Amino acid sequence: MIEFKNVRKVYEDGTEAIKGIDLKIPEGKLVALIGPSGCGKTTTMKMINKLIGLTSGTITINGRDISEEDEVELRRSIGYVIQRIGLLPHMTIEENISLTPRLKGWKKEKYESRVEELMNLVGLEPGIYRKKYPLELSGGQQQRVGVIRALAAEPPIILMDEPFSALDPISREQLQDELKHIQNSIHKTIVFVTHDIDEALKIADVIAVMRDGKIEQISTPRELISSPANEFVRSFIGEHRLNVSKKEFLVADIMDDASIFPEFEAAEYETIPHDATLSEAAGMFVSKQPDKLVVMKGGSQVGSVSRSDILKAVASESRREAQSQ
Ligand SMILES: Nc1ncnc2c1ncn2[C@@H]1O[C@H](COP(=O)(O)OP(=O)(O)OP(=O)(O)O)[C@@H](O)[C@H]1O
Repeated sequence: MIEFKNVRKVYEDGTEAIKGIDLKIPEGKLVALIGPSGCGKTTTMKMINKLIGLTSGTITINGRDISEEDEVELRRSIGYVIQRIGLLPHMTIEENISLTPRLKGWKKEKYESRVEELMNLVGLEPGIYRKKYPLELSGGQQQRVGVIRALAAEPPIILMDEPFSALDPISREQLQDELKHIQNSIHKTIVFVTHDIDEALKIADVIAVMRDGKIEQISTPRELISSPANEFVRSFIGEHRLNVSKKEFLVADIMDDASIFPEFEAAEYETIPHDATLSEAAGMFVSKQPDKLVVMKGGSQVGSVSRSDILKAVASESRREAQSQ
């Protein structure tokens, strides 16, 4: 567990970037730090691996104060992925991925098999890509290498700073899915900075919403949607809604008269009973985590909708209900 206690950061020019935050990041969870530009997400994250020092307060990892840890050792024990991942251009993909394991003195056999395992995990065929150089890969492929490079030495903690934001929407969605898949199988503690509420809702176990150097709310995606702590959080979620009228229509359909074809009973689809209430529907989406819902009406498919869109539509429906009461 990573724990912040009353942490403040004042930069040398006097900017008070972090204004006394308390934050507990449980082991094995993916926690998203989200908020508008300049609210302090990156500063918060970089204090964990001491890329940025704190002005006051403490950060502990499993009870040990990081101020007493050696910086180099600390950074080797924490994976780090950034936007436009800094792969070393003169090293092959294999050399890039195995960098930290080699620095840690792993035997060749061990790191080679680790590289192969990780490349397979994100769909990069080792036989084709291991000897290539970063510039011979697409942006999405390079970012995959960045993610698995951070995983290579099996760090218990991984920090990710907007790792997918430079990618096209398709690669981005794929990598979000892959990260979720990886996280479901290896349960690392991941701190993920994003300003994209859709991304946070899709991948995070816990979301911390930040504003102006403070944390406004820490909760599960479901709680965030159903019980925003204040107007700021509510509008932050709301501002990022897409195409809500269509989704509201689809949700209304689900509540009204929806059935799912039996052949869609594969894991990625989920059925919602006709008589489910809005909050039950939201609960099912969060607990079962289907990637997609197929909405049926009168025996034909009227659409399909992603988990985060459903959650947002449910939230806006709940708000409308609350306003009309
Ligand atoms: N090296 C620095 N010196 C002075 N001020 C800084 C420095 N780095 C960041 N800041 C300021 O600290 C505040 C928080 O910055 P930070 O980069 O943590 O925000 P962020 O939420 O990650 O923003 P973004 O989403 O735009 O990346 C901002 O007001 C920023 O201008």
